[in-house]
Amino acid sequence: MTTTPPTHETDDELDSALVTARRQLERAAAHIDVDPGVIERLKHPTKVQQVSVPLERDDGSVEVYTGYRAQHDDVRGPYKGGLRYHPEVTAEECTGLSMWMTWKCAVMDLPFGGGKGGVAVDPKSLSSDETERLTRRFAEELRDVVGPTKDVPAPDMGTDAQTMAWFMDAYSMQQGETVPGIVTGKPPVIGGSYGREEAPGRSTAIVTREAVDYNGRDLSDTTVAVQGFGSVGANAARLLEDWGATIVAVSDVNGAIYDPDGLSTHDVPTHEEEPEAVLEQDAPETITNEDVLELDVDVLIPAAVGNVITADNADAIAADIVVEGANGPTTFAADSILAERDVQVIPDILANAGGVTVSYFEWLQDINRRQWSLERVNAELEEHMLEAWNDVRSEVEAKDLTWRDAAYVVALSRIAEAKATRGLWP
Ligand SMILES: NC(=O)C1=CN([C@@H]2O[C@H](COP(=O)(O)OP(=O)(O)OC[C@H]3O[C@@H](n4cnc5c(N)ncnc54)[C@H](OP(=O)(O)O)[C@@H]3O)[C@@H](O)[C@H]2O)C=CC1
Ligand SMILES: O=C(O)CCC(=O)C(=O)O
Repeated sequence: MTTTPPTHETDDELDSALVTARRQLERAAAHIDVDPGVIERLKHPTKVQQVSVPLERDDGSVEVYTGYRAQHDDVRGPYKGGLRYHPEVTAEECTGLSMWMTWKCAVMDLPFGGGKGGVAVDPKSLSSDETERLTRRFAEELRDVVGPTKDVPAPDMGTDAQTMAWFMDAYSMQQGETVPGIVTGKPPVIGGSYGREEAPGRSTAIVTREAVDYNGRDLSDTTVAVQGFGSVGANAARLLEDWGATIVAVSDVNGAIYDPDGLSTHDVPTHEEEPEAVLEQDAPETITNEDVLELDVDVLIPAAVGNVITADNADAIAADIVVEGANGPTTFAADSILAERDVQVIPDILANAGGVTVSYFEWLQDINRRQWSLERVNAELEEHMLEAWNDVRSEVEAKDLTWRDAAYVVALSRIAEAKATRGLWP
């Protein structure tokens, strides 16, 4: 049923997030009547800030790390997106990820644009004190580019609520007043939202449920494999298990545990509870991260790193539905192969958008000095996800598009209309 033009490039050298984001943009633009000048503009970020982040290690030695903040587009509102601590963070990666944030916020119809940043560091190599010093210094270096109505960071891979608390404290000290709205994903005790930590996993679970239902099936008859057992993967796996699905495999960086009869995912420690502990759990079998992707399951959820489904393994993906919990897990070439094979890929910009959606709720709570209950957050998230799902589904059905192209069409229409209305373009 999908009509994406086949493009069978190989992934010999995997594209960066930026190259993939630009190619996806060009492909989707062919399905919508948008000023080509707007598309050209959207291929480029507004600004990419690079900073040096010196850190005094616990042993007294000094290391200098490189940090970035990419700001892609803010026509619909302040730049919004996470901060990642990972050795492979680069300006180019942050820029691609910031483009995806622009589309993600627009698909969800949130009043935000797209940003993303991070530090090129292995967070597992730092003590908690070192991570705090690094974060405070990074916040200091970014002081001129971020702000509660300018650019609002949040957690991503390798960062968490505590990282956001340190960032908020450092920024507040610079400003001479407490500024909760400078970041989202903070602990609730300092203005964070209940449900934010779980939200990208919850939205991944919600769209999985909707995709299964769309295919005329029921979660109780559905097998699922999840790559990555962090904030996104663990919460998605646990919710889907609670809702009746059989989770046959979960993995961390070292590999996966597999039980064809279903795992008890609440008994497996998450990345936050105990990193690299998945393989230590009781299970009939352990398999590799590559094997997880090729398991014969109904739904595959890649929820760890980018570029894991490539031209090399796309033909071996046995799942009927791939739900992208991670950002950018499918290369451009693999996407075309999956589309030709009628594997439905529910894109990252819809699937994991619960994170930024609850960040928006948090931002509203901070501005209004209110705190919503967990029940309210989850109810509003469910409502927003269903609205976005239905908007995207309408484009899939009306134009016979893949789910990714349809999500781009929804996002681009809103962004282009905002640009035309504000008169910023041409
Ligand atoms: N956190 C958020 O709010 C959001 C995150 N995302 C995206 O979701 C993805 C995961 O983020 P998040 O859950 O926050 O990250 P976390 O740091 O919480 O967890 C990452 C998980 O992936 C595992 N992992 C790391 N590298 C690999 C690898 N090469 N192969 C397999 N597993 C690996 C880690 O294992 P180990 O425990 O062994 O280190 C860990 O279980 C990223 O793409 C991120 O951009 C998207 C939306 C929101
Ligand atoms: O909550 C946010 O602001 C952004 C989360 C994020 O970085 C993402 O969705 O990829």
